[in-house]
Parts: sequence; C-alpha cells; structure tokens
Amino acid sequence: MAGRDLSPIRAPQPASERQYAELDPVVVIGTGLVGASIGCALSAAGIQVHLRDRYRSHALVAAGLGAGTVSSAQNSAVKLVVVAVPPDAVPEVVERALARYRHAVVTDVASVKKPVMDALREAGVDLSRYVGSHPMAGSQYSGPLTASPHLFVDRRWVIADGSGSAQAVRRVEALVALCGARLIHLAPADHDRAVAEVSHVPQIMSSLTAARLREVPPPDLLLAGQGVRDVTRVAGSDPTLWGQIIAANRTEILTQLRAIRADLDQLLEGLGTNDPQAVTGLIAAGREGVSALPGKHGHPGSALDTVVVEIPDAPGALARLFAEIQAQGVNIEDLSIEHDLAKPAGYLSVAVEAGHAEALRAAMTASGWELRS
Ligand SMILES: NC(=O)c1ccc[n+]([C@@H]2O[C@H](COP(=O)([O-])OP(=O)(O)OC[C@H]3O[C@@H](n4cnc5c(N)ncnc54)[C@H](O)[C@@H]3O)[C@@H](O)[C@H]2O)c1
Ligand SMILES: O=C(O)C(=O)C[C@]1(C(=O)O)C=C[C@@H](O)C=C1
Repeated sequence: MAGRDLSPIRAPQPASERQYAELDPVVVIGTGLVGASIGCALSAAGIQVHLRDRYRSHALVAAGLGAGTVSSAQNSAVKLVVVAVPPDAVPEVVERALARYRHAVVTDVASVKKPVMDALREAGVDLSRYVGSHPMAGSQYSGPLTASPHLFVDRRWVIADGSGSAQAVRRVEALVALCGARLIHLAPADHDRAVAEVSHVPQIMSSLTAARLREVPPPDLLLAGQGVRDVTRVAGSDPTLWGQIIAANRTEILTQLRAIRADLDQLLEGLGTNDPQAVTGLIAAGREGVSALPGKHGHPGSALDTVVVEIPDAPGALARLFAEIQAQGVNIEDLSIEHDLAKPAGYLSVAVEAGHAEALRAAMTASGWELRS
C-alpha cells in the first residue's frame, strides 16, 4: 500500500518522565526468554534494570544482550519487580520479593493467573503491592539467548484484576506501555479459560501431532512441507515449563479436550462409514475458526493472498526481493520460508492484502522472479 510505513517493528521509545517516576529502577527475577526480553525493552527505553536468576550465567547472558546489569539494586529504591520464573516457583518468588523490596510493586508474567493468586492468598500474603500479569507473546525457545526487546510490541498483555492498589496497577500498566504491548484487564479465571482456548490446548494439539512424527520412517519425513512445520512449531517448547502450565490450568484444559474428543469421535465415525460430509464439515469449521482470529495488531482479519516466490540460496537474495516488494508499495502482512531439500533455493510465502496480489505477481514476474503461486 503506497505511503504506508513499511518498517516491520516499532522501535522502543524513551520512557516519559511519568514512566521513569513510576518504574525506575526495576528488578527482573528470572532472566530467560521472557524476563530477558522485558529487560531489553525497559533498558532500551532508558530504565535501569537489575537482573537476577537462580543461574548467574543466565543473568550474565541477558546482561550481555542489553537486558540490564547483574549488579545489585538498592532494595529500598526499587519501584517494580518483574518475576519471570516458571509458574510453580512464582508464588514463593513473589512472596520473597515483596518482603525484600519494601517499596516495590511486584508483578509476575506466568501463563496462568488464578492458581498464582490463590496460592498467594492461601499463604496469607498482603496483595496490595502485587499485580499479576501475562504478556501474550513468547516462543518455543527458552533461556535468554533468543530474547528480543520487540517481543511484546503490539501483542496483548493481560493484567489480572483482583489485587494491587490503584498505584500498583498503574506501575504495571506503565511496564506494559513501555514494552509496546496492548493492555487488557481480565479476572484471573476469565484469563485462564481464554488462554486454555487459544494457547494451552493449541500447544497440546501441536505436541500430539509432532509426537506422531517419531513413528514416521525417515524417507517419509523427506516429504514434510510447510504444513506440518506450521502445525508443529510450538511442539519444540520446553516440557518442564509446559508441564507446569498445563497442570496449573488442568480443569479448563480438560473441559476443552473432552469437546475435542467428541469432535474426533464424530470424525472417526464419519470416516468409518465413508460419510464425505464428516470431512468437509470439519475442514469448513476449521476455516471458519481461523477467520475468527483477529488479524495483525488485534484488528479484525483482512483477506490476504499469498504470493510464493522462489529465491536462490545466495547472499542478498532476500534483500533484493524485499526491495522489489517495497518498490511496488505493497505491505508484507506475514511471511514464511520453506527450504528446498534438493536444490539451493527456498520458497518464500509472502502474505499481502488480497487486492494487491495480482499486481505484485505481474511486477515480480516482469522482474524475473520465479513464482510458485
Ligand atoms: N515462553 C513463553 O512463550 C512465555 C510467554 C509468556 C509468559 N511466559 C511465562 O513466563 C515465565 C518464564 O518463562 P520463559 O519462557 O521465560 O522461561 P525460561 O525457561 O526461558 O526462563 C526462566 C528463567 O527463570 C529462572 N528461574 C527458575 N526458577 C527460578 C527461581 N526460583 N529464582 C530465580 N530464577 C529462577 C531460570 O533459570 C530461567 O533463566 C513462565 O512463568 C511462563 O509461564 C512464557
Ligand atoms: O510461541 C508463541 O508464538 C507464543 O506467543 C507463545 C504463547 C502463546 O501460546 O501465545 C505461549 C505461552 C505464553 O503464555 C504466551 C504466549
């Protein structure tokens, strides 16, 4: 689209005076993927971040990536503590942080919210300085090495209602804003139901599919294309972390898996009796489900078309291709790459607004690119 900002990510902005006053300095406990990414985003905004981890090496790696410093904070000066450790450790670490940093607000980023809040209440912890939260951004990777200051840009970040003073909530809202995320307030139980639907059950379905691949003979695996890779990306996730997330949210997850079992039974029955409607019905329902997902940046999805371009596995090929697309004034809405197993080439699937695809195809062909669709 001509005139549109084609830069893929928003650069971190310096913190405003109010945000400095609310947050500076911050302590991040747990400097893996999420903690180090938060440290990188806050540091890029100019906030002083102190990094702590049960493994000093993780904090050192995070510091090396620009997430902050491993030097200790002056405890009484700390304004915000972000607890980014695995869910089972969260209540204990939050409780200790509240005791140690007496003027700080403490938030956690665990993927479940009600069990954490319940555990803190059962332990008799004063929750006026605690505000639970959850950024809906991450990846299948663990540890600080894949951290990025851009991880949360334009992603949803939930603040769990039901604890924290108004001032405490404001500090966590400032954290969300500085990380470039979009704030959403939810009751803990509503959060846990929603993430079971859109994150935890999809993780299980991905792992179920990927686990079957262990039985596939290696020559058959050579036929694996982009489809199976798309469906199994998150199956590469950390089993210990996900074991904790799923156990903590098991009631919601069980309800949803039972519904999936009923769908599967229906499909098996239909296939057994060779009822074509059983399959078309399922595929049509899946298509409806996909189109129900909000589009990029949380806006309603717009119709996209995919242009598939063959690119040589050579230095500068991607840059040339992107420059060509930019020259056409077309925004890349999404992209993925599939590598050819037999020759030094890849197939780049570029999703663009449907109305722009035909003109883009014509321009690319005229410039000598090989198109696959
Ligand atoms: N991975 C994701 O996609 C994602 C997204 C959003 C939220 N989360 C949540 O964020 C939290 C961290 O997940 P992650 O993916 O960054 O995991 P990670 O394994 O990358 O990092 C966890 C870090 O916590 C440290 N740690 C563990 N126990 C500790 C303790 N008791 N004290 C201090 N440090 C400790 C580990 O050494 C590690 O460096 C989890 O609660 C997870 O549910 C994860
Ligand atoms: O892998 C990703 O892309 C993710 O964003 C991971 C994802 C998700 O399922 O949305 C996984 C768990 C977290 O609690 C939040 C984010």
